[in-house]
Amino acid sequence: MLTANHLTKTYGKFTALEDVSFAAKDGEVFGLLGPNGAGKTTLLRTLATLLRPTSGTATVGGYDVERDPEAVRRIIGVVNGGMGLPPRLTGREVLRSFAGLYEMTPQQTEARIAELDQRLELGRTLDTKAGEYSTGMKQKVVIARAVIQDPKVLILDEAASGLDIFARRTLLDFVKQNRAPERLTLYSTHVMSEAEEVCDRVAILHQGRLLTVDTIPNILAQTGENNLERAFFALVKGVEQRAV
Ligand SMILES: Nc1ncnc2c1ncn2[C@@H]1O[C@H](COP(=O)(O)OP(=O)(O)OP(=O)(O)O)[C@@H](O)[C@H]1O
Repeated sequence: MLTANHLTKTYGKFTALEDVSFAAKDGEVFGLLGPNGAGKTTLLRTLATLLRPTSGTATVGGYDVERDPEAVRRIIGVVNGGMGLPPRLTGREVLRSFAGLYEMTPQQTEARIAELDQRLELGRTLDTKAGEYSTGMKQKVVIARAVIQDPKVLILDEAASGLDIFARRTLLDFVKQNRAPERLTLYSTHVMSEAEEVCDRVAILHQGRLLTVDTIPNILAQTGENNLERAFFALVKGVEQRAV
């Protein structure tokens, strides 16, 4: 379970998130959609304890992100654009060192690496140094690292960006297979087809405000459109026209 309660984040005079409230449930793949600059990254970084809200509160797995950030960090896995890998380490070494942080035994670690090798098709990335990775190889290891301890809450910020169609397919299949009653995935994207494929419910953010939170069929019914991209345009245009 994850909640945002009247979350607001300002950068100086600029309001990046304004009074955002929603709840995502265990078992869901919950999508966060919005155009560039909508506030998706700000929201996900706040939930991941990487940014402090200006006002409002948020909880992840029942823990308050400000009062109990360590507990939140123990149960989340995060993929966001700014994550680097140590160039001299191989994928396997990166995964082992992360598993160590979660106090996984060597046996648990090797079994999990073998499982992720299969599910994310890591292949030769495991024994190649990160400094020699292509974008896709890097992103796969970043994702594997985020899920090494099988986190209860997985936060993916534009995780498919930069991936070719093969790697993207692997990622989307992984997200779907990772769905389980005790796990929650937060999936931010601006690619509507990805959201249509993997998300149970989506929140649409625009200029820091939440326009709607619902299942995709309900959003289509609400807007009278037949695909999410058109529904998204209708919602965003509606707000922009009302603002004029
Ligand atoms: N550190 C910062 N200082 C000032 N403004 C910021 C800062 N970080 C983000 N912003 C602004 O806040 C707004 C929301 O940014 P954010 O990165 O959360 O959006 P986003 O929905 O993730 O967009 P994108 O899809 O382009 O990554 C943008 O207008 C951005 O310029």
